Amino acid sequence: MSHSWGYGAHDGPEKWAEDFPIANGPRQSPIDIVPTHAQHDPSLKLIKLKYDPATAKGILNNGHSFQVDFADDDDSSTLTGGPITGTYRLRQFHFHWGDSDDRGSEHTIAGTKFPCELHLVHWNTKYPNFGEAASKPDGLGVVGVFLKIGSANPRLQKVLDAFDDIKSKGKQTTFSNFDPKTLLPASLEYWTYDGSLTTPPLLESVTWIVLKEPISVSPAQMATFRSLLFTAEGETPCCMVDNYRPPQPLKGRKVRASFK
Ligand SMILES: CC[C@H](C)CCC(=O)Nc1ccc(S(N)(=O)=O)cc1
Ligand SMILES: [Zn+2]
Repeated sequence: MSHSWGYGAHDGPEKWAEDFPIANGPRQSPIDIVPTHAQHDPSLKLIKLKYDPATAKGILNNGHSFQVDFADDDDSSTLTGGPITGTYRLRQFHFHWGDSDDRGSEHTIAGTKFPCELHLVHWNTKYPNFGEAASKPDGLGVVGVFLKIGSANPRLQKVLDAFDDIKSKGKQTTFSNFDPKTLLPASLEYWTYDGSLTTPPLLESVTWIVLKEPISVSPAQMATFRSLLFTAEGETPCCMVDNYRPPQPLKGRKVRASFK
């Protein structure tokens, strides 16, 4: 099966159901989060993120986004607490962004789009590995963080400075000694709901934890995101922009809030 999906008119989100029928499933992501419709759940715990910078391994342009990969062969970098039970290991983080500042996030808040969204992807250690976990209803935990236009974010800079080595699809380089905790906002208050991967294979295995407080990104830093390419070296260059899926039907799901 040569799945060649993307974000263009011919291979984008409106076409994904042709190869991935789960695209029309009951727990698809992202969604529009309507704060007034979210129910405060006092039983929700604080999320606990414990990351060891030494687990950072590399940074890769995978042709859809770029991701920073982490060693996940022990519990050095984990997500616990929040709506999940047990221990989830950090696998990678990546971003989604727009061609202009008026769009780019996957989740929206009462219809408001942000220019960028960070996803920290974790897998449930009750399963033997990421691939196995990705096919289970409680297999993955993804923390989503909105980025809003403001002052330059110095914590992002180390990631952006690696872009010269990963401009085109398939390029990767080492990326070490990085603590993703530095990318988080001051408040860890969140909304949570049961959803899916937001790209093919769109597996319905994700407990989403979307932080309420955004972090900042400057226009110049957004321009750097947009300098990456969807295309491989030697192909006609196509800027990596608008790599986001729009919100999907809630289909009766409840969104809970960790805060009043
Ligand atoms: C078994 C292989 C695995 C499914 C394919 C590789 C992978 O990691 N995909 C992935 C991860 C996270 C998201 S998101 N955007 O955070 O929902 C979307 C897709
Ligand atoms: Zn994502």
